[in-house]
Amino acid sequence: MRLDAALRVAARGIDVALHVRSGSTLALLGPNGAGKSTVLEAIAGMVAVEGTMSLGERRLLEGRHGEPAHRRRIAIVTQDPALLPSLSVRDNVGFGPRSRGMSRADSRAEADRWLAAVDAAPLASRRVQALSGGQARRVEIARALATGPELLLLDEPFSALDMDVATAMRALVREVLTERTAVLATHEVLDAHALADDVAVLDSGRVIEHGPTARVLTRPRTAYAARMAGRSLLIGTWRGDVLELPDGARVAATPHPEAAPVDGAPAAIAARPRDVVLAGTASPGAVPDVVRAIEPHGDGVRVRGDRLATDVDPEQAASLTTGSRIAFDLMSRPLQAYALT
Ligand SMILES: Nc1ncnc2c1ncn2[C@@H]1O[C@H](COP(=O)(O)OP(=O)(O)OP(=O)(O)O)[C@@H](O)[C@H]1O
Repeated sequence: MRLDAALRVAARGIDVALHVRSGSTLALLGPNGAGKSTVLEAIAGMVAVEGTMSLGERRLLEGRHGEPAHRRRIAIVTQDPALLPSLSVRDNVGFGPRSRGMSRADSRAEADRWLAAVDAAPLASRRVQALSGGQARRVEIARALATGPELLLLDEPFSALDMDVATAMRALVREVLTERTAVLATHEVLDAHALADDVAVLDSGRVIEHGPTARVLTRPRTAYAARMAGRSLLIGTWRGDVLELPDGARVAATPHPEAAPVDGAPAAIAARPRDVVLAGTASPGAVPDVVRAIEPHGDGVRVRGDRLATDVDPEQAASLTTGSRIAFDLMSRPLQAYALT
């Protein structure tokens, strides 16, 4: 079921247009406070919102008039537990089917079916207070699916879970999202890559880029989206086989096969830290930069400049301070330049 939404939540500075193709997953990717949860709440009908929204043929929002949340056929799994503590796990999951008029016996059977689908069948008789964080998340997903939603909204489904539990949950969510129309809010680029067909990059309540995940995350058009994708963006003019930066620095590159840059037109390279090495400031073809941050990263140190970033050994980082003039070299790997037009 296709979703088209143009939503404004003025009180929280949100103004977005989103599109989710039928049967696909859109990742809403942004840092804390970008507005991901608010956008999901607006789609679900949980906050006052203005705009337009259609799910398939159904108009769910027109101006300030929205269909009540319980009639939208949209299920949301939020970061806050929504299970009713007075009911067993089975009755929590059966609650949706029962409110749709199913008999008690049928709704319990339906609950068991969905609990089995999320590998939580043995939890059916438990009280919800007795669930671990990971178990509760599974039950929440079963509860959401049991309502038979046309659109599923997942808000940071892997947050606050131990690493092993999060890994198992990622596998489950991947299965759940197959062929389903869904929006997944996340601040992890990995989740967007692994789980979403399309991505909308959100910054301060605005969509900065919206498109196929692989395109947006490997060929970003804005420095912001590049940063969310773990890359640095170099923008310049394509000169046959080099990208010429505004200060005249020239970076050798090959044309991207799907988005080859045109001679004399704007083009970009999105470099990952591992594509980049530190070079002597006098090296030919090196990109001059200034150190802006030196941060521990894994077992090494990430050095960030205004333009690029790379990872170095701690010994190499010891000689650097913020503000030092450095140069980065991208020539050790042939990077691809892509058209920005
Ligand atoms: N209940 C609320 N009442 C008023 N403002 C809120 C409320 N919840 C969030 N906001 C504000 O709305 C903006 C977007 O917050 P939101 O929680 O949607 O972002 P987010 O991207 O989901 O971040 P996080 O991952 O930290 O939840 C922020 O400025 C936030 O302070």
